[in-house]
Amino acid sequence: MSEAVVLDAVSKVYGKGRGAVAALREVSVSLPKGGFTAVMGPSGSGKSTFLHCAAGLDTPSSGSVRLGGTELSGMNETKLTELRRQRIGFVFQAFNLVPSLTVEKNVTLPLKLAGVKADRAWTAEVLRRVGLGDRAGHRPAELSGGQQQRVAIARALVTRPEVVFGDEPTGALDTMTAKDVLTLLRETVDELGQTVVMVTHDPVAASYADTVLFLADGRIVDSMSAPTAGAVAERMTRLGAYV
Ligand SMILES: Nc1ncnc2c1ncn2[C@@H]1O[C@H](COP(=O)(O)OP(=O)(O)OP(=O)(O)O)[C@@H](O)[C@H]1O
Repeated sequence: MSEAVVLDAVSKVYGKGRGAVAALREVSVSLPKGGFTAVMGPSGSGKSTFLHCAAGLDTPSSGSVRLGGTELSGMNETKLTELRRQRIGFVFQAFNLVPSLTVEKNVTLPLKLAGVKADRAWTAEVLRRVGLGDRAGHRPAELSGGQQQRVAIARALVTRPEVVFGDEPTGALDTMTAKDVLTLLRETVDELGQTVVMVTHDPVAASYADTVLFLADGRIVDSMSAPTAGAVAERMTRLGAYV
C-alpha cells in the first residue's frame, strides 16, 4: 500500500526559552493510502499538533511532512492554503457550517473558494452517500447535530481529497449519532478508497479505524492494528490517560 502522508522526524516546539513546550518530538510515521488511522493519547500528548502538522495547518519546528510525495516544509502560507483546498478535507468537532447557506451550497463551498465549478452529479452522489440526498435545499438549523456533521463530511469529500483529517469529529455527538457518523467515515474508506486520519478521545471511535497510533508526551509510543474498543481503552489506561 502506498503512503498518503509521511512524517519524518517532525518536532514542534511552542514558545521560546524557559516557557517552551515540546508538543511533538521527532515523530516519524507513514499513513497508508486508503487506510483509516486514529490518533489517541492523553490530554496534552500532542494529538491536535500532530493533526495540524500532518494537514499543513501548522508548520513543524523541524522535520519533514510529505503529502502524496509533495514536501510541505518550506511552502509559504499561500501555497499551503492552495494545497489544503485542493488536496485535503477537514471535519472538526464544531461542524462549522454557514447558517445562511443551504446544505448543497455548504457542501460545494470549498469548490467555490478554489474557483472550481461544482460537478453536480458528484455533489448529488456525495449527498446521497452521507444520507442527505433529500436535504440539499435545507439549512443547517433545520438539521440534527448528526445530520450537520454529515454535511461537514460531504463538504470534506466533495473535492475528492487525498486525505480527510478529522479532529474529534464525533466529539459533539451523542453515542448513537456518533456511531452513524463513524460508520459513514468507515464506508468512505471501504467504498471510496478514501484515506482518513482522525484524532479522538473515544476508544469506541478509534475501534472503527484500521490502525490506532498512541501518542504520549509528543511521541508515538505504540500502535495497534484491528483495534477493539476494549483493547484501546486498556492501552490508554496504561498510558495514564484515565487516572
Ligand atoms: N499554541 C500553543 N502555544 C503553546 N503551547 C501549546 C499550543 N498549542 C498546544 N500547546 C501545548 O502543546 C502540548 C500538546 O498540545 P495538543 O493540543 O497537541 O495536545 P492534545 O493531545 O491534542 O490535547 P487535548 O486532548 O487536551 O486536546 C500541550 O502541552 C499544549 O499545552
